[in-house]
Amino acid sequence: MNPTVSASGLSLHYGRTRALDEVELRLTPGVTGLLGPNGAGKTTLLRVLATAVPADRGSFTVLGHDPRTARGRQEVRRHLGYLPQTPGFHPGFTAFEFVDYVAILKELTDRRARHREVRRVLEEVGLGEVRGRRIRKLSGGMRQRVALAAALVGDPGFLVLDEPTVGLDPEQRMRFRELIARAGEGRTVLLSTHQTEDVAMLCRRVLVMAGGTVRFDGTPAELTARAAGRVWSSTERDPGAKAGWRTGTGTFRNVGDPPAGADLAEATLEDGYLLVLDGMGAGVAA
Ligand SMILES: Nc1ncnc2c1ncn2[C@@H]1O[C@H](COP(=O)(O)OP(=O)(O)OP(=O)(O)O)[C@@H](O)[C@H]1O
Repeated sequence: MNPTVSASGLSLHYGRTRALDEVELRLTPGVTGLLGPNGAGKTTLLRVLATAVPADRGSFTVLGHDPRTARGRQEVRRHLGYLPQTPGFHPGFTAFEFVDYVAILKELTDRRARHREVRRVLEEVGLGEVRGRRIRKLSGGMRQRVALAAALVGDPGFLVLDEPTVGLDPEQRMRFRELIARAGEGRTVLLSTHQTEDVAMLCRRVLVMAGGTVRFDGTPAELTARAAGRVWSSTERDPGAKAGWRTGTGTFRNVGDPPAGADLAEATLEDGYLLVLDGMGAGVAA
């Protein structure tokens, strides 16, 4: 299958900080999760792919379009939906007005067709009933769905979502996950998140970034498998563990190289993630 997004040698510096360092990437339809510690370069990568900031070096294409020319950039933007980390709402706008405004920016010029499209995406995210309500009167979960509707307007082939579930309560997060899963049917979605459950529940594929590069690229099951046989329970904190924490039941859960006879526990995706980070010398929080 031809990748929707293909990137090679993407690098970006902020002064002396190497935010992106020779990133190689192929993205195909479905939801790909992007995990990584604070400062790993996730937002920078998303901003580059969304053409919000140009890379210093390297190149990428979206559906065959190269954003290094003005024409190519315009084509990439036509096929792109972007939900940034802090969506810039005008709180006085209604949900409809905001999404309509984004649709105008996306060059949907025919007013009737555009309004039909705005109603469609607002229905899709479950906000059809409140489309006339001002954004400042909406809950955090609803606002985030307005931002998703704006990203979906025009039915883009590539959707970039930067930590969309942050700050949502568990019910809203679950609802948002369902929307992302639906958005990923037949469409390429890149989802940056700190929630390993988002990845375990939603993603066909997962990338782990640290220090500006991609350190792991595989399925969620493969990331979990990294921790198989490397998680154990103990009654005291195990000083030999790479990470360990007291669980709700009072026992300790340890990740690393278990001692002989350890009481092994089932690995999760989060354990695999911690071990990938540790393997590159980043250390993991204990
Ligand atoms: N506008 C900027 N000016 C200077 N440095 C920046 C800028 N944006 C990001 N950086 C730096 O680039 C590096 C990568 O940051 P980035 O925001 O991409 O990481 P992240 O993985 O998205 O982190 P988080 O999970 O905290 O959002 C960090 O060292 C950060 O401090």
